[in-house]
Amino acid sequence: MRKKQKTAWKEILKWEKEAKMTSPPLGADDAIPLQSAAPAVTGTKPKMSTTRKILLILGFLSTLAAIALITVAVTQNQPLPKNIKYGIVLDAGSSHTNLYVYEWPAEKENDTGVVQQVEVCKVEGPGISGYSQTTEKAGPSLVQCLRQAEGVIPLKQHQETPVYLGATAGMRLLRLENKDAAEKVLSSVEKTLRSAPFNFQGARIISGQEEGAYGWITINYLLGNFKQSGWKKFLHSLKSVSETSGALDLGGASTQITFVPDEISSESPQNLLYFRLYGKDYRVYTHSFLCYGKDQALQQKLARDLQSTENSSLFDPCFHQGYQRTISVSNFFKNPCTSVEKKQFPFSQLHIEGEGNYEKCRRNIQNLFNKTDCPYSSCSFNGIYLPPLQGDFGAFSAFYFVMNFLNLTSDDPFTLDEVASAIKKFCARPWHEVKLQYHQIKEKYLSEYCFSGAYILSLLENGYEFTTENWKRIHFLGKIGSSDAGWTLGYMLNLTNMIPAEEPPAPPLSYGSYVGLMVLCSLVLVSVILLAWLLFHKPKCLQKGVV
Ligand SMILES: Nc1ccn([C@@H]2O[C@H](COP(=O)(O)OP(=O)(O)OP(=O)(O)O)[C@@H](O)[C@H]2O)c(=O)n1
Ligand SMILES: [Ca+2]
Repeated sequence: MRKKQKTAWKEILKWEKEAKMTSPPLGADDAIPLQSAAPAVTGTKPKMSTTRKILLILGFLSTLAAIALITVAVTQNQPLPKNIKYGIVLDAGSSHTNLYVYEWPAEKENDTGVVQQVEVCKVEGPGISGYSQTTEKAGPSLVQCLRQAEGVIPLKQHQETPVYLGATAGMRLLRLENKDAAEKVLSSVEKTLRSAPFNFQGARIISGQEEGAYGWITINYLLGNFKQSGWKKFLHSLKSVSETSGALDLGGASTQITFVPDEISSESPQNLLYFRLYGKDYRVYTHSFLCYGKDQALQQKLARDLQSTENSSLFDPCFHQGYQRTISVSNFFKNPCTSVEKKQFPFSQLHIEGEGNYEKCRRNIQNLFNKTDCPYSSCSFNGIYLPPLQGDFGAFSAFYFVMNFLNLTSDDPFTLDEVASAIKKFCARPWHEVKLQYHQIKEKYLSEYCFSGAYILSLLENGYEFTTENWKRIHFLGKIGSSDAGWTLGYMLNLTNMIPAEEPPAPPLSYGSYVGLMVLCSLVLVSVILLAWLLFHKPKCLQKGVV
């Protein structure tokens, strides 16, 4: 076969040689059609050969075209070098301030899940509301973290980087207690932020409703729940409800609960929010309980306990046995969370002594939740509307800090009973033993984990009425990916218009699929041309082979 093929090619070459010799040189006037120049001896051979030549050239050109097409597709559509944008948010909480630096690729800013935290800086000292007596020091306290942000963000992008400060419950309380001091604190932080090299976008006290809503947006953005593409879009279209996760935030001074309920009743419109995100409508329930953050809840509890105290000593079941603390009674009632309990006491200092009794502590805490009056179809506590709980919940900030310390945040969730017995066991441990084991942990935090654990269970079980059943739907989380769970990311996404109401038009194919498809099409094209050539102008050898 190979030999025969060789002979065929030999014949073609031979004829070409002859043709060259017999053909007159081609001039402008005497150009002879190529076919008529072929000697008659070779019969149809010259005709075949010319067609083959053309087909060969065509095949060669199509291969070249296919290669060019692929090269253009690969180079032209290569993602451009990343153009990174930055944003800064300061979370001025009641217990401390955190500065977050976020980054995202500029060309993808309307996509979901592209913004991520690249830096967090914990400001030294108390939260900004702690500067009520020395308001001019609130701003300078932020300088060190602003410097840290300067180091993270490239110099040439400093001026275009927006910086926002949102103050939460600590400042809400200070505004209630002393409006003038709250304004001075805000002016001081504004002055400092304006003097930083970034693009200052505002320093304000955010409402409890905003805090709840932005926390919910953050976790659902990070969990990819707003994504409306591919399979997820298809699955969403099959379900009537949107699969979002509820958000539980426990701070020092307030706590928020936010979720999409199954059915929305309009009985308490102040608790309802309507969003349109990425082309989908969300009806969200939210409530923020001021004074029910874990620090203020402890203050409330102590204020109540004080009412029944005759002398300056108080036994507290929520502190470890052997733990002692002294508090100043006069300062204690200045706080709006405790001022209702204010009365005259014949002593200025109160000595607290721990008892380490979990059950007694739970009963003690229970008094903080008034479950008697509910003007709605269902309530959490203190007459606040709460629709039936729905779906999964992400519980973050102090919910996470406390449960994480108690080793109760594993992937395989603990049952409600297991959590309760772990906290009971921890509360029963004498203080000297706890202090020895956890000597690296700040005493303020460590001494309150027993109370905090009991408070978290009371809030979730008695306050919101989570049961043994739906307890497993609570996920205690500190971070999602590289970003902290909290309201700051949602706040920035909203203020920079990075979450569009409608789904942004996106190319139907990803870059990878596009290049893949181009390669496939080109290969098919080349194969079809080769096949056509083989079918219509079968080389002699093949014809014989078939016969
Ligand atoms: N490792 C940690 C860190 C913080 N905390 C406690 O957790 C609470 C602070 O939670 P956070 O979410 O930081 O509250 P803030 O934002 O400061 O307060 P708020 O949101 O109410 O303004 C404080 O009681 C603090 O003592 C803790 O127990 N363990
Ligand atoms: Ca907070």
